[in-house]
Amino acid sequence: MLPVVVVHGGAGHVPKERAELSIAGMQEAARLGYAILKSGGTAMDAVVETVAMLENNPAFNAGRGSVLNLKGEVEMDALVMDGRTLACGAVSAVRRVANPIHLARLVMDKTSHVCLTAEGASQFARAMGIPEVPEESLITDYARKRWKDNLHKDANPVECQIGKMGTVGAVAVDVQGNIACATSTGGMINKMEGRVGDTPCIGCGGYADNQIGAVSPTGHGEAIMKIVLSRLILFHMEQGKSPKEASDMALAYMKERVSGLGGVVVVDPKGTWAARFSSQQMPWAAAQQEQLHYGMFHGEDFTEPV
Ligand SMILES: NC(=O)C[C@H](N)C(=O)O
Repeated sequence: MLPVVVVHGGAGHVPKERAELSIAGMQEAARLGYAILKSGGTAMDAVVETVAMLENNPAFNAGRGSVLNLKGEVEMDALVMDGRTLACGAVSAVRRVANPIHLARLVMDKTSHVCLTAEGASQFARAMGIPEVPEESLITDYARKRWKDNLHKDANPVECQIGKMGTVGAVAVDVQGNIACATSTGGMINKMEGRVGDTPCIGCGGYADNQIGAVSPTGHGEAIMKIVLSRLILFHMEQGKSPKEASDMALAYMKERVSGLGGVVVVDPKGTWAARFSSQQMPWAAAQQEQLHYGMFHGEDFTEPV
């Protein structure tokens, strides 16, 4: 059953004209993660590089393609976690970097901290030699249009976002049995400047523990934070539930308790995986035993050779 990698491209509703791009992006990312794992790479390398590929893909709300804050600017959040040591790294409200996930990994590897935010994160990026990119290079026409559409006084940006979320994430188990997760996002449309979502918060926007499994979520960040979604799923798995059962229980709880919609990708140490969501759609893909699985609507699990 090992190795395995599972990726998601955000819970929500994918507009028809973007569906093919989203699925193609998922397949490409899962193939990259699987190739890294098959050549002996670590779960951490696999999740970070798949997420970086998705950050570079303008079809998703992460890196290039991020949604804009109220002022029309890009502020991004990202997190990585290593299930072997529970080492983790995150950045929040970071600006002008192409790959926040690389910066999150550097926070884990090169500092004694777990999360760096805003200007401090940018200073750290400069110190690590990560080039600053022009903000414009991260902004797509689509993101700008959605920002403008949601500036009207009767707009409902949360509703619009539940429409089309697009955060990206990955979980993986490598041939050594090590587990990792990574999540990256531009956040919620027209969020207040400085808003920090679930993504960089350990236990909310991701968690990985070799003894239990790993989760990368997507959805309404404020709801995810209220119920600490990722760790809640792993708690259910510690109590003997499968990744699928644990995900469904936690997503149902989030819907009932705080009216939050979302989705997750999950693995356990044996390589059992799940891609589950309470939103209308969530593009996802998984690669295991030379098979690529993928889907976007409830009940879908298409397969083809990797
Ligand atoms: N698209 C998302 O999944 C949004 C992300 N969870 C956030 O609230 O920042």
